[in-house]
Amino acid sequence: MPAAFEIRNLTKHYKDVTAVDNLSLDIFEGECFGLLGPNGAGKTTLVKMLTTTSPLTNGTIHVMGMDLQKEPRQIKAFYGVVPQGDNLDPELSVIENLTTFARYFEIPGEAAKNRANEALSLFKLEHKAQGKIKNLSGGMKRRLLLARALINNPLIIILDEPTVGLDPQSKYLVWQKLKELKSRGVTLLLTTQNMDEAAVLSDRVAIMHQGKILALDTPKGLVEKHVGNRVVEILPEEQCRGELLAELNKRGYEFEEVESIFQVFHSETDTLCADLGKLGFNVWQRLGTLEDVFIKLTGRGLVE
Ligand SMILES: Nc1ncnc2c1ncn2[C@@H]1O[C@H](COP(=O)(O)OP(=O)(O)OP(=O)(O)O)[C@@H](O)[C@H]1O
Repeated sequence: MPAAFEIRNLTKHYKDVTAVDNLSLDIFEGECFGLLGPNGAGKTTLVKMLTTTSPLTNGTIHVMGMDLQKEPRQIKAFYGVVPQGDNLDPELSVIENLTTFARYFEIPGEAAKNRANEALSLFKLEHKAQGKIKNLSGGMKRRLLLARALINNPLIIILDEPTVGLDPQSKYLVWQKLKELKSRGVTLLLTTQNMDEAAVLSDRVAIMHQGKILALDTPKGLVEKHVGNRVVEILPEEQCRGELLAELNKRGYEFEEVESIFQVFHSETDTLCADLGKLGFNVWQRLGTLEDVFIKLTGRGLVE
């Protein structure tokens, strides 16, 4: 599959901070690629370099085969960008925010109006077209940023935390629209802290930490590899903790204790549950999740 992004040995230093550290990555055309990482992992910095708003310290980025440092203007025409913050123009109405944006892409007036109306209706904002930005709720502003990103019919959409702060209804609307765009062949790159979002939308996910990619695979592949499809959990009585530890160590399973609950990864789950149940332990099993993988790889401590 051809690469939408070819990132090689990419590094970004801010004075003494290395935000992105010699990172190489291919993102394929037509896929939805999810970038996960704790605060400060370097996700926004990576997105800023990809969107040409922050210069690279080292390395190269090719987008649809073009060198980003040589042809930034052409590359920007491929993009729809949904930034983390709200950079809407408060002086303009909702629809004017879109039609003015269309001018950067030299889309003629009538076509711009049509596209703006289409994008507004896609994100259920048509009734606000003439309204002021200051009268929009936070969720509406985010939806407007998404609508604005579609104005140039982009081949690639880059979204930095697209659904943060949205209520569940708006979040599902956004997910549904992103899936529709993907089915039309648009390449999506999203950063998120929302594990469900990453699992639901992404074909592949990279887990980023301290400027590097720690793991990269399909959501299912990451779960299978790092924690197993099912995780066994045990909540032992305090006096039985030692017995449980001995039992788990004897079986050689990988486990972690989280607030008195033992989580066991990559085990023969049915056998383990039955055996521990017979010994009188309070034991159950659940599906392994991307969140388990994330915590396992990036740790429980606050990183910042
Ligand atoms: N303009 C800047 N000047 C100096 N340091 C910066 C700047 N922007 C980011 N950093 C630092 O670079 C590192 C990566 O930050 P970045 O914002 O890229 O992480 P992130 O993964 O997007 O985090 P978050 O999820 O909190 O947005 C952090 O240590 C951050 O403090």
